Amino acid sequence: MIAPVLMRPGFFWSTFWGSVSRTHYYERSDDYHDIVGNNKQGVWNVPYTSGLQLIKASKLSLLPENPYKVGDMFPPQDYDVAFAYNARKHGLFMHVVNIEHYGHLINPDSYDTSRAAPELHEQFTNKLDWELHYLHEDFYKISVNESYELEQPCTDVFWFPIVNDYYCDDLIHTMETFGKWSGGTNKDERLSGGYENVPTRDIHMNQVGLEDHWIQLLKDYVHPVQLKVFEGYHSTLSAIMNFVVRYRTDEQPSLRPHHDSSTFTVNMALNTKDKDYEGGGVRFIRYNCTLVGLRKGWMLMHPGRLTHFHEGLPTTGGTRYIMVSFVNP
Ligand SMILES: O=C(O)CCC(=O)C(=O)O
Ligand SMILES: [Fe+2]
Repeated sequence: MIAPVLMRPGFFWSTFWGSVSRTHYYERSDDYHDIVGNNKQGVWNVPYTSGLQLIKASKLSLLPENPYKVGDMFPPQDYDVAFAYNARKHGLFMHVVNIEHYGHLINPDSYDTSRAAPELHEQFTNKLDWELHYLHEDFYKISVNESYELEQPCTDVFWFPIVNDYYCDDLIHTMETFGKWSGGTNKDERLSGGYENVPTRDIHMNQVGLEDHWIQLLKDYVHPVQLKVFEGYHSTLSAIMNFVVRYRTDEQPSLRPHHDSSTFTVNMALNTKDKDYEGGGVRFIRYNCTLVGLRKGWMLMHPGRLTHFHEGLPTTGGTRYIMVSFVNP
């Protein structure tokens, strides 16, 4: 019997055990971490494998009729543990191999198919897959590359790619499925004071169970960029205002000039001008600088108070969506 070494990245959870205890369950072996971590490579005879195995057909006759059961009176009762027990007992040797990289396991524990976009929620449990699925393909090339000068379309407004179209589409889908857009009025019970000075039609990330995920995104992917452009400022990346804004001609099409209550603001376009909406954009009044046609999945980062008085320009057709976060301090 032979099986590839596969693991859940970051969790040391794999397809084999290096040792078993007297009750036939898991026991850590001295070399377990070296084998799953690929520090030692080879073909290893192990006392337990699960999930994916290649068995030589002629050897199957070694096993009892029901190899998933040990006996009536005693454990192991779990079928996989019983199978490994029977294999050991009857001389069917189990091996794992890690000479090549065969891929990895996902962690299905928290995957919830009742969610509008379940993958969005996998940022903690399946971080590697989440990154492969959602990070913008130019994120490493542009955003965190020391030798790459970020675009600065207006004074101290930096512009860089973060996530791809899947992320943007899944986030819009999540918000539209939830559907409880705010009234766009000054009265806002979600805020501690109950009053929003510059209201938008929005849904906050905490309303759809994605606030922790978003904060982690800020820490993992926005923080390195922030350190690059606002050098020497060590933000804790805390933000209590994280929300998706919806602009429509028949609702709220624009946002009057204002300052944000933030040290710096990130504003990420979730869809595309002239495809999904017309008009729109943002204007930084002090610099007489207008940005339209902002790229989907790209983020604007700018100071929130004092210098960057700005407004959301009228959306004249379709629906424009942006993801905004006020980072403090
Ligand atoms: O429409 C925009 O891009 C500006 C949004 C904005 O300034 C805000 O939500 O505070
Ligand atoms: Fe703003």
